[in-house]
Amino acid sequence: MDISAVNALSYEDFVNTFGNVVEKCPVITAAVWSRRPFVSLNALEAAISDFIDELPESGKEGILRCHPDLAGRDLQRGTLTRESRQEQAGAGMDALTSGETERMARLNEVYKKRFGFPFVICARMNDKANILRQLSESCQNERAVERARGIEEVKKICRLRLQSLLLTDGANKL
Ligand SMILES: NC(=O)NC1NC(=O)NC1=O
Repeated sequence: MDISAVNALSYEDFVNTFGNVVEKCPVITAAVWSRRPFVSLNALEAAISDFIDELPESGKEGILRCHPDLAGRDLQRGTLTRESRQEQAGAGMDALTSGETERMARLNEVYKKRFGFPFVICARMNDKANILRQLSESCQNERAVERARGIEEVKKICRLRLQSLLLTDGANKL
């Protein structure tokens, strides 16, 4: 789908196509639709990024809270979104040893207790060793640092999801 096809989408089709580029936050896609036409994929991405940046800190934390834990309950129960399942599998989150699963669960809980939102990282840009290391190190950070880091990761996830939808001949092509 090229950008002119994106700009021609009805509100419903736009949200159906791009509603999960930010995990479980279709309201962002719904808001950004009114900023069309977009001159390029980068412009669409920038509109989403700007919208996120304009949110109060509580809104940014809300976005982080919409993300499932890495290697968490949703993965084990098969209730991840399609995008998240593919990303987590790509980083080996579905093939952890029992020791790694336990470490991941423990660190995820420590992190959430400290910050009040889950640890978010772009799984497609990391492997499991990296994810475990960054999760462990992040537990030492300040809340504002982690909020900002997590939001930058959300934007990376968003960019890769947009690219998958726009630059490939995937099943989502309209
Ligand atoms: N918590 C977290 O980072 N979740 C995710 N990261 C990613 O790339 N996909 C996700 O679901």
